[in-house]
Amino acid sequence: MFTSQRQLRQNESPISSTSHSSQPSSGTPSPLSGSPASNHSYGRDLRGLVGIDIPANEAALDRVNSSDTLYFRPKKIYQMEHEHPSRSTLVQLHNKHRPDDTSSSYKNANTDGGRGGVESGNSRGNQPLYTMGAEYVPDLDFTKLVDDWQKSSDDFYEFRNSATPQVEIKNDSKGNYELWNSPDAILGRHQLRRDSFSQGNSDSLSPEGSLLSRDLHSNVKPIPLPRNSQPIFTPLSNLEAERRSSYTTSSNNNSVTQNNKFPFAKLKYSLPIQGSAVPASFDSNASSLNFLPTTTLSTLSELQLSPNAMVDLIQKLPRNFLNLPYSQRKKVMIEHAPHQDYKAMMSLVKKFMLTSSKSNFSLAGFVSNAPATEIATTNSNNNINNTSRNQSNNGNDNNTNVRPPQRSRHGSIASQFLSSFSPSMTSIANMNTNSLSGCASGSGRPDDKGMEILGHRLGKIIGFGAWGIIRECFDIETGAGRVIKIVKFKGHAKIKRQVLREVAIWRTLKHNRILPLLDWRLDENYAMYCLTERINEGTLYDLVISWDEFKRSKIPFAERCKMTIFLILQLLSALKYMHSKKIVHGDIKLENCLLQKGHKKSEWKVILCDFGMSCHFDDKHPYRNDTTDNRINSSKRSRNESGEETSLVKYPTTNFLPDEPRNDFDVNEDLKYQFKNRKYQGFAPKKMASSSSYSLKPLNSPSSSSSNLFHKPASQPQPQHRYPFHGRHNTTVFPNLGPEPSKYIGSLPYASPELLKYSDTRRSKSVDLHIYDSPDSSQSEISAASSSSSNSSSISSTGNASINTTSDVAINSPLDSPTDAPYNTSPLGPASDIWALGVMLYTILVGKLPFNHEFEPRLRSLIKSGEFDRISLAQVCKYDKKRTEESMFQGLYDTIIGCLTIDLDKRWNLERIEEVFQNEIKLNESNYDDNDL
Ligand SMILES: Nc1ncnc2c1ncn2[C@@H]1O[C@H](COP(=O)(O)OP(=O)(O)OP(=O)(O)O)[C@@H](O)[C@H]1O
Repeated sequence: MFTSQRQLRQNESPISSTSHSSQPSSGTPSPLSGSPASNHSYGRDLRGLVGIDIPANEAALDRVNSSDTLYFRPKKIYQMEHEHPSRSTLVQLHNKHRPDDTSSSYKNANTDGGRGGVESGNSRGNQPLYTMGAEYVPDLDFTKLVDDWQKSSDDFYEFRNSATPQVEIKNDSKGNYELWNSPDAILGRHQLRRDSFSQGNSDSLSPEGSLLSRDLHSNVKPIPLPRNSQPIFTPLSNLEAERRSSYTTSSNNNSVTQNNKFPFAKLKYSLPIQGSAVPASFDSNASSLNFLPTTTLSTLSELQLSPNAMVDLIQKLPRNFLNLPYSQRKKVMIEHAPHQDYKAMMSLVKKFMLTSSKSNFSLAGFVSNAPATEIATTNSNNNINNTSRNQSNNGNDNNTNVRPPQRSRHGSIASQFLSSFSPSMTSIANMNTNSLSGCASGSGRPDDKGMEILGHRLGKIIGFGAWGIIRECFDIETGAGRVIKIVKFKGHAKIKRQVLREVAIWRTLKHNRILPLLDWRLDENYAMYCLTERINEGTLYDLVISWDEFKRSKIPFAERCKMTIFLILQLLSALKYMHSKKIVHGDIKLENCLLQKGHKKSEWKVILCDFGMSCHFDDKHPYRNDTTDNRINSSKRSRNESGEETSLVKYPTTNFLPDEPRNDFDVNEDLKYQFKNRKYQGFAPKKMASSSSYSLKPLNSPSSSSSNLFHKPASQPQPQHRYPFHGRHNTTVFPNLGPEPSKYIGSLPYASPELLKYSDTRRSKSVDLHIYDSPDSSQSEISAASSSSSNSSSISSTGNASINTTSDVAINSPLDSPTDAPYNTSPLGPASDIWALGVMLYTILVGKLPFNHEFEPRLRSLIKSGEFDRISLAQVCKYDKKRTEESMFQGLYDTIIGCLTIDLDKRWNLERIEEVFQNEIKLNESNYDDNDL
């Protein structure tokens, strides 16, 4: 249903986009700009468009009469098309307007020359529609229709906001939050007027009687565009989808997270949900990217509203608030919160009220403290009770009236609101003002705000990942701000195993461009807590969004290229280090590269995080994907064969000693030097090395270059580190984690062809054997990705345009790429990281993913074919043969092509990339003044 509506939005967006000039361009054609389909498409069976097979034997008329909500073809139009003798001539038979058609709105429409791009009418609107040169619907006055629509847009805007919100989209122009309505809400509230077509008592199809009435069209909003016309966020792979849903179900005692996260996970193509972080500052770059508050907490954060203030507000609201018409609710809200964004506030209040009914709080708390059973049985005619039932129905919750008795003690909606956050919201709220003064009550969950873990007091949630939540925290002794990643696995062995794997690897990584694992604690039956440093300025994803797509690039191409090289060189250093330790990251993507900004760009630092997909490989078995490593499993051994510390007791390394300047490897100085001081040298690429030959020496090994990345802001107390940091969790036992052979794909758009091919092989084997891989089976991957893929296309109507589809890749032949040789062992290795790096580089430069398609099997095929839009990339890199070579970033361009090479033997390796980048710096040195970096 959702997919269908999205498709409809696409089809109908012409009208919307022309009428809302303030809306960002959706890339859809204007309604009348030579698009016969702008009328005709309304009469099409949309099932075909949305990928639903239409049975060949289904009679057209049957489909017309079908109650399938996907099908909007009006019977009358259908009859006209088929019965009208001259339909095919496209000649308008009559263009009469009844007197009552000449409404005021009609006049308005024509006095401004057919605003919104409608050019079909003279001053009376009598200009024949055939001037459009298009197929038309007889008697349809399109001008009037559009004008009516425009006139009603205010109503619509109100209506949209009054219906049940499904997705919240930040309005780019206003910076406010708008609400997408659920299709059901739209259809329910504004009934499609099919009846008017069957009445047969009108010769003309007036706009009100037409299927093209404003009720249908005005209820669709132009395709939402956050900033880019193409989403660059990462859709979920099967594993991520599984992790998300598993996490959701396992964290059922975190109502805030649970109730909000799962629905969004389902809409993953439409929302940038991966690792979305609540920005530290509201005016930061990052904040503009978080246009979707995925939780009530984040909405509160966006509104800069404390939970207590929200409670106050709820207490002031009339008890029948939800039952009031939208305009009254708006009025009440503005009255009580004049300085707040009333839409966001209303959404928040409504969200809570609906959620509370789902979570057995019940709105009955408005009127009575009596037990719910009592209310349900004795007060059936009570309005409020009806409200409760309605809310219950809205939430598909049949158990609303079976509240646990203890909940009845929460007599007010306000107290319910508090309860929905944590048992001790007051102290938590106070904690926001004084991070060290907060103190949770003893009844809280161990991961609640205000609780103490690993010597730190938990603060607010600042980010979400597929696995868990990221909370800020404060060192109880020093006040130093840090972050704890909490992965709850309660009852889910798979998730527990996965997070153990993550920690087993993460703890061994000590590099100044890798997020350090300072400490961790395993709560055997509940969660893993990972203490790490806080990086404040979002991720590379945020940065790329702020730069925008290359066609509207907010920074000059040259600077974009230069910054890309500067930032990615840092990532290269981290990756080289990991690969030298025979560890593949497995989930390289923009969202996993944290950004620490300095005063100058030359101080920016990229920190690699998220090792949930990381695994070991070695040269003998380069594609071995497991962490079955006895060295890890034995916490008693302090060193492995290569002398590296693996013991928990020995951890942490001194690599992150913040107070020893001599240990600080300053990558900025390093790069500055490279940019400024090196003389031009002709670049002669070294012989291409095979990607499998990884005998790398760590660039910044801990012994040679410790780091001071995490200087605290002056306002924060400087931490006084204790070493070992805590040292109390050396008893953690990492079991034999074993390989997880079907779970190699971190993020699909970043997945390399060899990984996809391997997954195809496994899929076909599974099918052959009639064995599916369980929840992460490719089937679920497909359905999960496909179900939301239409959202991707809705966001990006130009998605396909970015793909050089010279070869139309067959979507039904998974092994149709040049890499068709079957894989029997996982190909996950350094080369896959490098492919992902290529995807990342491309996305940073162009502002769009190189491989992107709404239909997941096709996306897979595109990746496997290696086809992507090189022209856009060339434009950014100034790869223009007419220009002088010195002014281009041809090396950067070549690097991306080299990374995105299907042939593993030809794909570039990290050393070569680094070499070329260094050379690019030299080549382009003369183009910049000293302030560029
Ligand atoms: N140390 C940190 N400082 C600030 N923000 C952080 C930090 N670590 C993580 N975040 C934020 O939280 C998000 C999720 O973190 P992380 O990627 O570690 O979780 P995850 O569950 O493994 O996510 P996923 O697997 O979806 O990428 C990050 O994208 C980032 O926005």
